[in-house]
Parts: sequence; C-alpha cells; structure tokens
Amino acid sequence: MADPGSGDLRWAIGLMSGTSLDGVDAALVLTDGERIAEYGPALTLPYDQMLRDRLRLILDHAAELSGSEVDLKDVEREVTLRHVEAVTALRNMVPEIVPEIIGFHGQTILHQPEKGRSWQIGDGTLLQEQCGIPVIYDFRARDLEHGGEGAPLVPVLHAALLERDERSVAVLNIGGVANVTLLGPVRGGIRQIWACDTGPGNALLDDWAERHTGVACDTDGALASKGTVNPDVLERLLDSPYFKRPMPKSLDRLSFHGPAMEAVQGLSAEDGAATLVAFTVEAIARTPMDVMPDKWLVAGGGRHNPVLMERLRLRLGNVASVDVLGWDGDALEAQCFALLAVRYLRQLPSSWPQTTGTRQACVAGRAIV
Ligand SMILES: Nc1ncnc2c1ncn2[C@@H]1O[C@H](COP(=O)(O)OP(=O)(O)OP(=O)(O)O)[C@@H](O)[C@H]1O
Ligand SMILES: CC(=O)N[C@H]1[C@@H]2OC[C@@H](O2)[C@@H](O)[C@@H]1O[C@H](C)C(=O)O
Repeated sequence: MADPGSGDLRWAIGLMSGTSLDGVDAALVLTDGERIAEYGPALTLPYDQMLRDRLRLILDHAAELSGSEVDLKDVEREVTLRHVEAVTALRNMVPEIVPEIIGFHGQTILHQPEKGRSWQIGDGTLLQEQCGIPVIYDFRARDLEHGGEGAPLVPVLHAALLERDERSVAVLNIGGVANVTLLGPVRGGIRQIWACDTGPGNALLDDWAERHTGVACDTDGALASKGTVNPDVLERLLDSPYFKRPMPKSLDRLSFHGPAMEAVQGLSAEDGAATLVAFTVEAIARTPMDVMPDKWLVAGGGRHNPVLMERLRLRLGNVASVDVLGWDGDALEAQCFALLAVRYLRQLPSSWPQTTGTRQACVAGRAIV
C-alpha cells in the first residue's frame, strides 16, 4: 500500500507497444519514480491484423523512409489512437483514480544506435489532446545524444522492484527482442547494474510460425515441442560478433532477420522452431557477464512459451517467471514507462553508462503539457 508520507507519489499511466507489433500494453501505477507504491490495473489492447500488416511494412522499410510519407503519418495517427483507446479503457477500470501523467513509448520502427538513431512513431501531442493528461515521450533520444545505445531502459524498474533482494539476480524480458538486467550482489548498501539486449526474443520464431502456420506466434510452443534442434544451424546463427561484445549493447527487431531466416530455411517447420528457440536461449546464456546471477527471472511474452522456459531452465538452472514474485510479467514494460514519466518530472536519471553506454547519467523523456 501507498506510504501516505511520500509527497512525490503520483498515479501514472505507462504505455508500451513492443517490437512484436502485437498491440498496446497499458498500466497504471502509483509511483514517485523510485519505487512502485501501488499497482493499478493493466491491459493489452491488441492491434488488428490490418494495422499489424501496415506497421510491419513500415518496419521492414524504415531505414529508407524520411518520416514525411503520407502512409507513415497515417499509421502513426492510427497507432496513437489505439493508445488513446488503451488509456480510456484503463481509466474506465478505475474511474476513482485520476492519473497525473502518461509515459508514452511509441512504436519502434527502427533502432540504429551506431548512427545515434532510434525511431519511435507516435504523436505525443495528439495523445495529450485526446486524453487531457500531460505526456512524457521520446525516452531514448537523450541517451543516444550522449553516446548511449538508447536501450534498454527497463533496468531502472527492475532495480527498484528488487531493491530488497540482496543476491545477484538477472531479469530477462523476452519480447520480440530479448534483454537482460543483471543486478550484482548488494555490498555495503551498493549494487552494480549492467544491461543489454541479449539477442532475438520471439520475433524470429513469430515470423517462422506465421510463415508455416499462418498464426502470428508458435502458440504454447506447439511447433518447437515437436522439433529437434539442428546444432550446425544453431552454431551458424550464433556466429555473429554481437554475442561476444560486452554489455551494454542493443538491437533492432530485424538485426538478425535475413541471415537467420536463411540459416533455418531448409529445416522442417518443427525443427526450425526448435532451433530458433535454442538460438534465443543460447544467446542469453552466452551473454558476457561480469557476475553470474543466483537466479533468473523471466518477464515478457516469451515466458508463456513452455518450450522456451524449459530450455532456459536446462541451460541456466534457477529460472522462474517474474509472476512468482507477484509481478505482472505482461505489464512490466508499460509500468516502466509510467515510472520513467515520473522520473522525468523529478528530473531523475533513467540510464547510466553501465546500462546503455551513455557517457553520463541521463534523464529520459520530453514533455507535452
Ligand atoms: N501462449 C504463448 N505461446 C508462445 N508464445 C507466446 C505466447 N504468448 C505470447 N507469446 C510470445 O510473446 C510475444 C509478445 O511478447 P511481448 O508482448 O513481451 O513482446 P513486445 O513487448 O512486443 O516486445 P519487446 O519487449 O521486444 O518490445 C508474442 O509475439 C509471442 O511470440
Ligand atoms: C529500441 C527498442 O524499442 N528497444 C526495445 C526492444 O524490446 C526489448 C528490447 O528491445 C529493449 O531494449 C527495448 O525495450 C525495453 C522496454 C527497454 O528499453 O528496456
């Protein structure tokens, strides 16, 4: 429950639409930007197939776009309106709560940290006008300006939630892309935090499943559970300098797409799925880490895939879904952007050299009031 003595506590809405292109996650939390004092409701508003298809087309060609294309502007408006709907639905669940701020991530269509660029579409002004609540958005720009990767930003939330756990813990988010936050053991009241994107999450498997079954993901690991990992193909998939690079580092949804799809090309639907699951797991396991965690906690849609979870357990040992801690593993990223919005209001930093490679601690976001 909320600590009534904390003057900085605010109800904040966080909005995240991830690289899976599956829809908008929205969450309401009471936070001072340093901890979550109370959880409100959370929901996912799925994108319809037409919007998904249009987004995918844009994502596939984003590197060639200028930003002024009519179709891009139209999709950006559609995406923003889906976010307005998500805010409305969330507010209707708890009409007695008045949110003071919205943290709006937007939809990433291109992530090129090596060029100092990360492109999220979404119209913050339209969202603010439609919802009547101040909006914080453009969370990755300042980090990139200071030489950082612009991602991942979620470590600040993981660290806040695990403040009382003194052991070394790794929190995995397995969405379209997978990322890890590594929290070192607490020593003298201080703990080190490292982070990076580890490799693909579900995005390659989603594309493979869609190609072979027409369904947007390998639901409950149905394909992968019937397949066998092809070790030669797996080693080819892992033959990228990315996996040897030290943290911090980050990825675009399509970073491995072409070569990976080519590598699995000749495999059966089942063996391809099993091999892509193994790719996600092995990339996580091979991430260079200064400290080995005592346990691994898994958030994001990948934790719903039993084949992926079983393989993680076999490879890493102590693995559990974050839900065992009472967290909502589907809402964590949205909750993060609520926390980041309040951190912006208090001008607290949200990324550091060890989490994104930025030269200095950065306050994330830009305000529309
Ligand atoms: N029952 C299920 N079985 C298998 N996979 C599932 C299931 N439910 C969800 N997923 C996977 O989870 C993915 C969505 O995960 P999530 O919402 O965490 O991703 P995201 O937030 O869009 O991505 P990112 O974190 O990279 O931005 C789906 O695309 C699918 O691959
Ligand atoms: C550029 C971008 O949108 N990156 C996402 C993506 O999805 C997972 C992983 O790659 C992570 O780095 C990031 O999202 C989360 C919310 C983050 O910034 O922590």
